[in-house]
Amino acid sequence: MQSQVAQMRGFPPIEARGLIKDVSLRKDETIRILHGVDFQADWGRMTGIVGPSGSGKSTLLYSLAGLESISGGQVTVLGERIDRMGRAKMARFRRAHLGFVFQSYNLVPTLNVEENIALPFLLRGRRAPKGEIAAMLERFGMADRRRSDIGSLSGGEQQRVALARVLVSKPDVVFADEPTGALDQATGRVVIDELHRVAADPARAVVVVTHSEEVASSCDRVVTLVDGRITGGAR
Ligand SMILES: Nc1ncnc2c1ncn2[C@@H]1O[C@H](COP(=O)(O)OP(=O)(O)OP(=O)(O)O)[C@@H](O)[C@H]1O
Repeated sequence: MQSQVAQMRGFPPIEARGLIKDVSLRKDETIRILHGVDFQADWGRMTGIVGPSGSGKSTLLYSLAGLESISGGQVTVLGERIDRMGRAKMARFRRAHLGFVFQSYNLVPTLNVEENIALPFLLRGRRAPKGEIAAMLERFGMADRRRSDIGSLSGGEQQRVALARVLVSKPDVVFADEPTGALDQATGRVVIDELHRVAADPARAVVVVTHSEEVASSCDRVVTLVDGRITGGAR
């Protein structure tokens, strides 16, 4: 396992140095969203990224996950410089090692709940772990929805299906952007508990962007981003 190899070598799961992200608004107008951010996640821990709206939290998360190109600095994930990776290698690396829980659920509307969760396995020609999928749906309070069409689910239910799909694949690193945003408090707690189960594994790591005080206070460490700069953290 790449994560175990990286851990043995003493690499953190994620490390960003001097991360800069610029975006072009018009022809000759560029704005800087991330101003040389240094960030590190740790093995077996859940790291929170908090800060005001528009401070660059999602941009940082996407950059750490290799979903956004960066304008300067470096990002190392599981010991690999992802900012230097070509597109195809990055896509393979993501599929093999990284999981994303984002607001856009990316569920397939023509498949039911169970089929959506099984899809990543089927795409890799592997058998889906039916027992694990059933157990996770049970914990998420969705056992009775397993054959439901995606379109018949509420936003919060779809979010749980998307999370279940990520978690059953057991990625080494899980990135979550507002994972409780569409959920009531009780369901949000279940989701956060699941992310903590991932982070409890010393060979895995979780990074979560959140506006929720409750989620932030449950993290092992929290960094604060203001205007594209880390202003606090190291808890
Ligand atoms: N592609 C882009 N083009 C122009 N501006 C962008 C782009 N991506 C992000 N921004 C701007 O960069 C800033 C940071 O955005 P980002 O979504 O990372 O913030 P955030 O802290 O996650 O905000 P929120 O908490 O509201 O989700 C915002 O002002 C946003 O409008």
